[in-house]
Amino acid sequence: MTDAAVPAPPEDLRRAKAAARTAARRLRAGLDPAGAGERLAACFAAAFPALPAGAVVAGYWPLRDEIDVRPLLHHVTRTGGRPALPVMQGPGLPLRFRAWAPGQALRPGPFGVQEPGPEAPELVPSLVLVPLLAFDRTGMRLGYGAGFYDRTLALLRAGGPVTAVGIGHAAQEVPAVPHDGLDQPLDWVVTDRDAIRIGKD
Ligand SMILES: Nc1nc2c(c(=O)[nH]1)N(C=O)[C@@H](CNc1ccc(C(=O)N[C@@H](CCC(=O)O)C(=O)O)cc1)CN2
Ligand SMILES: Nc1ncnc2c1ncn2[C@@H]1O[C@H](COP(=O)(O)OP(=O)(O)OP(=O)(O)O)[C@@H](O)[C@H]1O
Repeated sequence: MTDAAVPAPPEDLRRAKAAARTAARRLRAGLDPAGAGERLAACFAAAFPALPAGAVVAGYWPLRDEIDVRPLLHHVTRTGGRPALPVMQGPGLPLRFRAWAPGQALRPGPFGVQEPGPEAPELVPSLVLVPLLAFDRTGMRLGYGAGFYDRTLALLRAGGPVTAVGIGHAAQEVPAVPHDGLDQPLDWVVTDRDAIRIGKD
């Protein structure tokens, strides 16, 4: 969907999301990150013991208090998958993904996010690791509010099957994330404590 065709969300939803973001940021800032990235990688490995050979897995380079997803990306490389990282194209545009391997240099993009340079091949992921501020058991998530992942997952899903895996600390779970029809649901949430398959409880 192009932005021109999409009505702005109602004011009450925007307020509810903003309040939920403030609370989620505060909570996440108080979490202890020690060992969380390794536990996250172990939970992911248990849920996805065998990725198809060469499967492109879109990760992200952790920012601020986000859980460290790098041990998980190393696991993907070791088991024959192909990690990629997001590259922003501009506000209101979906993300694209470029190949990344452990040790490969990155460069600073908008918001201080580290991104692969244009020399890295562009890849289309079949599994997308999605950063989040908060998630709920129905697979709804709260991001930083720019809509990058919602636009990107909508576009990827229009082209074929994609598995969206929310990534965070177990403590980032909330009873219900405020959402509307533009919010793309997660298929899984993997945390430092467990892997939740949405809709399969
Ligand atoms: N690690 C990581 N990489 C990511 C994301 C993410 O959430 N985490 N993204 C997820 O979309 C995309 C980048 N989008 C981002 C959007 C906003 C901010 C951010 O820091 N926003 C500030 C507000 C800055 C401002 O308005 O000037 C903030 O929320 O405090 C960061 C990344 C792709 N890469
Ligand atoms: N598929 C889409 N096409 C156009 N606009 C969209 C789409 N998905 C979301 N948006 C718009 O993006 C804005 C931000 O959405 P939202 O508040 O859900 O962001 P978020 O999920 O927290 O952020 P992100 O997805 O970047 O992590 C909203 O104005 C929303 O209407």
